[in-house]
Amino acid sequence: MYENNFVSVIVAAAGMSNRMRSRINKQFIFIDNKPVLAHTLEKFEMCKYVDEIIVVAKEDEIDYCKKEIVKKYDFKKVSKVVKGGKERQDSVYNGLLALDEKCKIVLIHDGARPFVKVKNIEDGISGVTKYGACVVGAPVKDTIKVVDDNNDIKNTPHRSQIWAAQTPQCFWRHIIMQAYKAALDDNFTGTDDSMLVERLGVPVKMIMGSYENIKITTPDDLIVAESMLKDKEIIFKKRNFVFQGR
Ligand SMILES: Nc1ccn([C@@H]2O[C@H](COP(=O)(O)OP(=O)(O)OP(=O)(O)O)[C@@H](O)[C@H]2O)c(=O)n1
Ligand SMILES: C[C@](O)(CO)[C@H](O)COP(=O)(O)O
Repeated sequence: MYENNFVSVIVAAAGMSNRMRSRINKQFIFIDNKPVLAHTLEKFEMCKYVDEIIVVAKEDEIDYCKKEIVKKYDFKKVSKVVKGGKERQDSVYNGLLALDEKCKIVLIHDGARPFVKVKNIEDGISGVTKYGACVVGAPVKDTIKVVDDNNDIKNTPHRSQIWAAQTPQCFWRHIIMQAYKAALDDNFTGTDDSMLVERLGVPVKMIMGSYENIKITTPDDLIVAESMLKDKEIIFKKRNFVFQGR
């Protein structure tokens, strides 16, 4: 099904990690004896439909990334490590400019989401062939409030219509290129890739991801991350839940 569609993945890892308040890039923090970014790349390396992975890193971390992540963990599908930009969107754009000429399908993923499952990646690729553009996400569990600048609640959207967008966000190459170029022309900055496509009026499908696919953002996420890696199998078995593996 995907054989004729060369699949490229852009992994954005060039952020400042401000909310993590750590001295090092959060993607280089070790969880369960491996850097976060290595956990992330491993999932894409494992997916047989992925042809190339482009890592976007801060300029002064490119060499570290190549040596301590790509070479050390022997990621064969990583074709390039390119430099990032000021905003996530600038970093992803640099990744888009570095795509292999054979690329047809583009998946964009946060380096800080190490718990993506191979199934989410496969569903994303399949989603592109069905819908043209899709985003992995999950229905929110909390009730969401829209507030104004004074924190006065303005409205409460119906929860059944609210999903949290995760990554990968997946597109035909020509669609995402057009969206990024239009955003650049219009000086528009979005908080995810899908927003850039949505504003062109192109339909984007939300597909079910997993509640485990968290973005490591603040220090408490590390506690969740560590425990998910270490204890999940034990916790699930103890309660007779089905453990589907990492
Ligand atoms: N200029 C940027 C900003 C973000 N990212 C990447 O985009 C992903 C999602 O961003 P976020 O979690 O917000 O990371 P940071 O921007 O590093 O976090 P913070 O806002 O706390 O500094 C991360 O994997 C991050 O490395 C990037 O490649 N280039
Ligand atoms: C792309 C993203 O991970 C989807 O949830 C998110 O929007 C990134 O936002 P951030 O501001 O860079 O954390």
